[in-house]
Amino acid sequence: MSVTRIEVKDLVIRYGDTTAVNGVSFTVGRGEHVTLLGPSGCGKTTTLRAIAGLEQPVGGSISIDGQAMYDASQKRNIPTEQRGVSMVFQSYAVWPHMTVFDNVAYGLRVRKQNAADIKANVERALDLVQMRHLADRGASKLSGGQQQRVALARAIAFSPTVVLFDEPLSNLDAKLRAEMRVELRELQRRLDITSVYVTHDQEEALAISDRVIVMNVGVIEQIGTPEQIYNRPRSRFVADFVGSANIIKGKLSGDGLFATDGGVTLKATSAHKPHGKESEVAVRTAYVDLEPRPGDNHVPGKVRQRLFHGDFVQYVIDSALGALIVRRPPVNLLSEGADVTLSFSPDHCVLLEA
Ligand SMILES: Nc1ncnc2c1ncn2[C@@H]1O[C@H](COP(=O)(O)OP(=O)(O)OP(=O)(O)O)[C@@H](O)[C@H]1O
Repeated sequence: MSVTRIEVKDLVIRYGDTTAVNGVSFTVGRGEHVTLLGPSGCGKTTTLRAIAGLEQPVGGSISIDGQAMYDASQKRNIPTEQRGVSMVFQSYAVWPHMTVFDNVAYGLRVRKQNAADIKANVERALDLVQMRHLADRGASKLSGGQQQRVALARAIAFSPTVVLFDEPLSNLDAKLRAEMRVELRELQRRLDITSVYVTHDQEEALAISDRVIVMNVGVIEQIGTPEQIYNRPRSRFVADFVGSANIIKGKLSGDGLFATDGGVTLKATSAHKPHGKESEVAVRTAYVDLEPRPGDNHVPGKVRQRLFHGDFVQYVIDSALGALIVRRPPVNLLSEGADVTLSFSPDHCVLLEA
């Protein structure tokens, strides 16, 4: 287990009558990349800003490397500039009238580093984001992706222990976002930084994180690796918000057995210890086959609709489980009206917490 770098405990933040963050606790290990994921207004940005010291919580504590940065019980609140954290925002906030070099050097000059150190640190940071060849260019003459790289270089130039990212890719077009995700992931591996990243984009969260924290209305719904969150959603909220899933209603009818309202008994699994009140299972649209596989749950069905998306084909299948959405690779296309067998592993039929 890695050494804990950030520990957030029972954090509570209010704006007037609104409780934006309501008892949030998690840890981030040294060198780990954790993403706070959730819909607009769930409290993820507020949590991130509190780690940076930009929000004033009313309860709980935040520590970095074992040092209390905020502690409600001790009335302790260390100012942002003494926390060793750096932030990358959604709006790249590069200064257009300055060169790339000066943008990256800015924070180092504020920290009163000498000229030789500034030069070395700026060049190292620009090398990391592959922008050194553009050091003398005015920042206004850069593309969106390049500006975002400068913002990133600026954030890492003073070797912070923690980098906080607030939706840093959301102003980029879809293709560039996908490229920047790959770059960010690589950069995380190359640098010994710990990062906390905020996004409402579930694909992005899954792609770039060691662990994902799914938030909803000020509380944490689930913490896990991207695979755990995708394969074993605990709640309907997580199953719906991350990836795409069919939700099937019914009730537990025995150990690992789920009797659906449509009269089919399915073998199921769970991320939690079932307590008997579970009334829904989630089945990912990507995990359903349309021909029988040994050991699977099997239910006869008929293709109602086929939508060709290019990278995948989406079918709507009428069955005793209701109308199920199924996504298959775009080969061996089935016609509307075809008889099929819905087939999914008990491992991919996940009981949701009541
Ligand atoms: N400065 C503020 N004054 C009053 N209420 C605020 C303020 N900032 C945030 N809130 C409220 O706190 C809650 C959480 O906001 P927060 O910005 O943390 O959510 P978020 O999950 O990051 O959403 P988004 O993705 O839209 O930024 C919301 O209900 C929001 O309206």
